[in-house]
Amino acid sequence: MTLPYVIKVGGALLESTEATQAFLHNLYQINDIQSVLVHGGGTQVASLLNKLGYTTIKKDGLRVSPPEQMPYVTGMLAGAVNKKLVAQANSVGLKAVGISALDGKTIRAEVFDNALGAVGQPISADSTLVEQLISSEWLPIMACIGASDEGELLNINADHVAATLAESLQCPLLLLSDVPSVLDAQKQRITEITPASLPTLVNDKVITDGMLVKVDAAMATAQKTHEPVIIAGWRDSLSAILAGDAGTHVLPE
Ligand SMILES: Nc1ncnc2c1ncn2[C@@H]1O[C@H](COP(=O)(O)OP(=O)(O)O)[C@@H](O)[C@H]1O
Ligand SMILES: CC(=O)N[C@@H](CCC(=O)OP(=O)(O)O)C(=O)O
Repeated sequence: MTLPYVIKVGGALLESTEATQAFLHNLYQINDIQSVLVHGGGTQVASLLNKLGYTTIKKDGLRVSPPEQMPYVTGMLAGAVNKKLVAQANSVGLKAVGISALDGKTIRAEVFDNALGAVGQPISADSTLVEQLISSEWLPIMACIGASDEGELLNINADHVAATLAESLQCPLLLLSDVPSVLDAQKQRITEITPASLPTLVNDKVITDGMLVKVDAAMATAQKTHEPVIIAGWRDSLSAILAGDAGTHVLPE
């Protein structure tokens, strides 16, 4: 099997049917790479929780997830968002199968920090199910709902799921967001981040919130896979991103 790409898209993409359709069509056109699509849905979760009268907050980029909210979080991420993405992928000609991080025991997770409630932290990944789907020419589309060994549902940040899966597959990772790249203090594209350049960007608070979660996950994965991890925008074409003409490369050394 050729190495797949793990591609992660954030919830902001899924707010627009047209943008999602364009991205999936682009993925269909790049038919010389196999991929696993991991998705978030933070925007959609926040909107549902707000409608239900909950106040929802993020701490260091992670959503505080009281256990009583998990049926709604799970329903949105592994239900509505995942199935809509599978339906749209199928409609552009892809052959998609919707799964979650917990299916096939793909991601093993534990509670991240009791103060965050049912937020999960991946411990390890077993990519057997994903590899079987890919070798049968299915496109796995994975929601970021995991579970603890005790069977408690956990809300895992989708960047963490994608990173852990790429480490298990030892394959390239693309984290696609609503911004075109990691931006510097002047809002210009940073083309490369290295272990040497990262601490200043963090200490100077140039990289914050969800981007900090993403860059930290990218750096850890780059070091474990010995491959650059690409952080880019879903508005750019995948071929431009893969050619290095867009996005930020997070380098292991
Ligand atoms: N240096 C930075 N460059 C780009 N985006 C940044 C930076 N620092 C913080 N951000 C914020 O991080 C966001 C991307 O993270 P996040 O919202 O979690 O994305 P996603 O939902 O795609 O995972 C951007 O929309 C931006 O508001
Ligand atoms: C623990 C945690 O923060 N979970 C995320 C899961 C969804 C996600 O990661 O969505 P994006 O990729 O769209 O940001 C959340 O509830 O927002």
